[in-house]
Amino acid sequence: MGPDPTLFEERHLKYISVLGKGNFGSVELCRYDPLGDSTGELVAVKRLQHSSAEHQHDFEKEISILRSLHHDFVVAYRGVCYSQGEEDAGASSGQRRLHLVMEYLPSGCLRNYLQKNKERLDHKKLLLYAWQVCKGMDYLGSQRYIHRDLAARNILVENENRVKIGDFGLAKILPQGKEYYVVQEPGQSPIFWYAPESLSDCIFSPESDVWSFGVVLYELFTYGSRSHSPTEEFLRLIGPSNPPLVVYHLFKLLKKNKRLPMPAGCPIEVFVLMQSCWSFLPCQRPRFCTLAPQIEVLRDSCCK
Ligand SMILES: C[C@H](Nc1nc(-c2c[nH]c3ncc(Cl)cc23)ncc1F)C(=O)NCC(F)(F)F
Repeated sequence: MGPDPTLFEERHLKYISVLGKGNFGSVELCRYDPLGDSTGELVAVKRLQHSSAEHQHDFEKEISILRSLHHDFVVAYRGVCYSQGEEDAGASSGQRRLHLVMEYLPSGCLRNYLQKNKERLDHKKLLLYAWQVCKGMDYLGSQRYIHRDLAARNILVENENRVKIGDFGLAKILPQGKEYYVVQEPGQSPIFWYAPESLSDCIFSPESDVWSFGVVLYELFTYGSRSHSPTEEFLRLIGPSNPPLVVYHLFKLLKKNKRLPMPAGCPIEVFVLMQSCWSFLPCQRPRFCTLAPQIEVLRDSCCK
């Protein structure tokens, strides 16, 4: 029974930089360097910011979800790190802080990658990424997980031929015998990736993940453009309105079958696929297991 490779000792975890801020936590680039000679591996460490008891509980659930996932197109769990932290070392609380250790993907998130590499990413490559996200999401659904925050900012790039789904901070497990999940908090992730039923009734399901996948397809074929982002396009459609009513106006225009426009240069077959993910009724949306082969066909037929 050798040492537990999923247990990282705080004293060997060398902070390098902040990679980004998540829903309640931040993710840092660290080197796990037990030999102290900088030969250790780079890892991504997620720490909770202001950790309330509820956030800690949600974080523990996020960790247990990620620990249970093993797939080529899902960011890999590496382990956990318990830190005593100097601030509470002496404190009688003695409560240990828990940190999530994940693999580090040096090419960063898909949204930025698309912006930076627009010139050398052809449609075949975009459809490869789309297919991989589909396969990863089909696997997630097979484990009865709902991601709830599928967006290009939450997909990581391993290399130019491989992407992985990340950020399980909002993921939920479908209770046995239930096909959807109702959340209490309206959710803080941008509403422009949300299905209508999520906007109106906080209902999330594999079908609402498919809606978000359609928006990821849109992001792929706009190469992560800021000026034509889902947020910008929907705000253009909604017109000037004060913040609290945006959700209402967004739902209203989705009800009237208004959708994101076809990205410039996007093959019509891809736009048709995007639109099928945006069927108002969840039951009319394709499933990830049927989307993947459809994307393969498009990949083989599109030359560019
Ligand atoms: C809050 C964190 N944000 C960021 N992370 C990284 C990153 C690069 N390389 C990485 N390798 C492993 C991880 Cl977990 C993150 C990164 N880059 C920019 C970010 F803004 C995050 O988790 N984002 C969700 C997802 F990981 F899916 F992109």
